[in-house]
Amino acid sequence: ISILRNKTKTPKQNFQSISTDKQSVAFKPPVFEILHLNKRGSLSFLPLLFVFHFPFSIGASSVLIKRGFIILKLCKCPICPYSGISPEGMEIDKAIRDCDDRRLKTKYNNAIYVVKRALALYSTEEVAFSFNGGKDSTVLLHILRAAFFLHKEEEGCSVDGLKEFPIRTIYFESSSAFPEINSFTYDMATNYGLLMDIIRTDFKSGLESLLKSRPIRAIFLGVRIGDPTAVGQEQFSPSSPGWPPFMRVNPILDWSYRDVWAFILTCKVQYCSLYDQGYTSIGSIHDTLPNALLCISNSTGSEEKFRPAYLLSDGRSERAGRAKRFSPSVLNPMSNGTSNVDLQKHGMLTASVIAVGDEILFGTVEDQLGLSLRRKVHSIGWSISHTSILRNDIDSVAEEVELRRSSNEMVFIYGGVGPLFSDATLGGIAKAFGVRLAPDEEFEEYLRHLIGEHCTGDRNEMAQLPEGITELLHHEKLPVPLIKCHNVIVFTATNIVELDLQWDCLIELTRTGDLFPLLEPYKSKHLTTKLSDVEIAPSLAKLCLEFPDIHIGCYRESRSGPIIISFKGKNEERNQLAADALSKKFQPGAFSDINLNSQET
Ligand SMILES: Cc1cc2nc3c(=O)[nH]c(=O)nc-3n(C[C@H](O)[C@H](O)[C@H](O)COP(=O)(O)O)c2cc1C
Ligand SMILES: Nc1ncnc2c1ncn2[C@@H]1O[C@H](COP(=O)(O)OP(=O)(O)OP(=O)(O)O)[C@@H](O)[C@H]1O
Ligand SMILES: [Mg+2]
Repeated sequence: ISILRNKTKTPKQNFQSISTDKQSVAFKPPVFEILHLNKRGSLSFLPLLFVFHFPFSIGASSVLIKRGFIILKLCKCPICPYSGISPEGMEIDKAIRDCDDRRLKTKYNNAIYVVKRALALYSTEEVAFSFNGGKDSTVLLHILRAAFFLHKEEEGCSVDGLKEFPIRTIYFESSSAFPEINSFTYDMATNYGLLMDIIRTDFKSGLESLLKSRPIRAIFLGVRIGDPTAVGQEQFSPSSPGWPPFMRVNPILDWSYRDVWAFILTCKVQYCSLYDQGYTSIGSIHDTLPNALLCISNSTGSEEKFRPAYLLSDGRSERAGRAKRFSPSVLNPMSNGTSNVDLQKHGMLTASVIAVGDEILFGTVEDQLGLSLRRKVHSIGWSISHTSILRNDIDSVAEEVELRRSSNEMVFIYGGVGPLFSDATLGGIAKAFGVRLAPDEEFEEYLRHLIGEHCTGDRNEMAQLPEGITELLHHEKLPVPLIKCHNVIVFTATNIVELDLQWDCLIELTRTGDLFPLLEPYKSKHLTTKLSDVEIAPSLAKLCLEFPDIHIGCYRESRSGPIIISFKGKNEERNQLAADALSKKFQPGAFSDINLNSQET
C-alpha cells in the first residue's frame, strides 16, 4: 500500500482502506485490501505495481476504478517475507477445528499426535519427510506443517519469520513419474519452502547414501493401511531387515481413502491435477491409468472422460487403475505355453510347502502338519521341490512366497492365519503379490457365523484378504472357505484332523473344478542292503544316469545299520527295472525288498 501511495504520489489521506477481508482458507490466506482512491489519477502506476510487487495480485476493474476503488489482493509468494510456516500451519488446524466431520477430526488429531511424539523423540535434523506429490503425501505435508507449528508452540518457541520448513524433504525422482506429479512436487517445495533432497537412484540405495550424509533417524511416510507396502506396519515401524536402519513414521496409517479426500477438501489444499482426471492412486506412467470406475461413459465413442478422484465411492477400488506387478505366466503358471496335459503327461508339476510359525521354527511344537501335507501333495503325483519353516514375520513370508510361487506350479502354506498379532501369512502373501490386504465381505460373512457375538474386535479387520487375487474355495463341509491366491493355497488347519478335512475338500473341489491337475501318483519301491555306502556309491551314481525318470534315494536309519535305497517314479515297472539293474551289479542276495509304502500315504 505504501508503494502504491508513493508511486501515485497521492497524498496519504487520498487512500482510504475501506475493508479488510482476511479469509480463512487453507494456507497463506489471501488478504484483500480494498482501497478507495479519492482523486482519480493516472492509472499508469498499476503495471508498475505489478512489476515491483508481483507477489501480490492486484485487481482493479475499470468499473471499480471509475468509482475510485482499487483492490489489492495480497497473496502468498515464495520470496515474499510473509511466506513461511506461520501462521499457515495453524490454518489447517483451524479448518479442521471449524469443520463438523467428527471422524476427520479424530483422524487428524491422531496423526498430529503421532507427528508430535516423533518430534519429541527426534530432533528436527533427525527427521525427514518422504514426499512424492501423491494425495497421501500431500495430506501428510500439511499435517507435518501443522504439527510442527503446534510442537514448537508447546515448546514455547516461535516459528515466526521462518521462511523454510525445517524438516528435510526427500523426493525420489524418476524418469517414469508423471510430469504432473513431478511439477506438483516442485511447486509444493517452492510454495512451502521445503528443503529438498532429490534422489535419483532406487529407494534402498538412495536412503543408504542419504543416511550416511545426514543424521536422519526417522522418516515420515504417507503410507496408509490399504497400501500393499503397509502390510505389517504400525505408526512407528523400524525399516525392514536389509534396509538402512531408520524409523518409518506413518501418521496417516489408519486413514481411509475417504478420510484423505475429506481432509484435502475441508482444508482446501492444492493437490496434483491428475486426481481431477480420474487417477485415484498414482504409480509410474507405465503402470497407472485413470480408475475405470470413474469413467463417464459416452455413447459418441469420443475420448473417455473421468470424474475426479474424490468421487470414488468405494475406497477399496483406489488402486483399480494400478497394474499388478506380476507377469501373466506367474499369475497363471499353466499359461506359459505348456498345457496342463503336457505337464501331467510328464508328471513335472512341483509344489512347495511352507509352514509359518515361530513355535515350529524353534521346535516348541512338533510340526505334524508339514509331514502330513507333504505326503498328501506327493500322493496326488506332485513333486515337492522345497519346504520351509518361516518366522511370524510378514517380510519373511513375502520373500519366500514370492520366490516359491514363481519357481513352482503350486505353493501350499499353513500356520499364521488368524487375528493374532503374530499372524503374518496373509499379509506376507499380499506383499509377495504386490497387493494390499482389504476387508472381504464374503469372508466376513463366514466369520460372522463362526464367531458371532464372541467377536470383540473389528470383524472387518479379521476378514482382510489379499485384494483382487483371492478366490474363496467353498465346500459344504468347511465352516470357512479355503483361501487361494493364484497358485498359493492357504490352509487354516491347526491340527491333523482339520488338515485332513481341508485337504479332502480341496481334492474334491479340484476334481469337480479346475484348481490344479491331479497327477498319476508316485509309486515307490525300496531295497535294503548290508553293503557299505562306499561299495554301492559308484553303481548308484551310474544307475541315476540310466534311469533319469526315477528318483533314486539312499539313506540309512543308523550309522552302522543297513542302507535303504528308494526308487520313486510314476511307473511301477520302471521302478522294478531300476531295482533289478542295481541288484545285477552285485552278488545275488546283496539286496532285499523292504515294504515301507504304508508310511507314505
Ligand atoms: C522413505 C522410504 C522408506 C522405505 N522403507 C522401506 C522398508 O523399510 N522396507 C521395505 O520393504 N520397503 C521400504 N520402502 C519401499 C516401499 O515399501 C515401497 O516399495 C515403495 O514405496 C514403492 O511402492 P510402489 O511400488 O507402490 O510405488 C521405503 C520407501 C521409502 C520411500
Ligand atoms: N518417489 C517417492 N519419493 C518420496 N517418497 C515416496 C515416493 N514414493 C512413495 N513415497 C512415500 O511412500 C508413500 C506412499 O506412496 P504412494 O505411492 O502410496 O503415494 P501417495 O502419496 O500415497 O499417493 P497415491 O496413493 O495417490 O499414489 C508416500 O506418501 C511417500 O511418503
Ligand atoms: Mg497411497
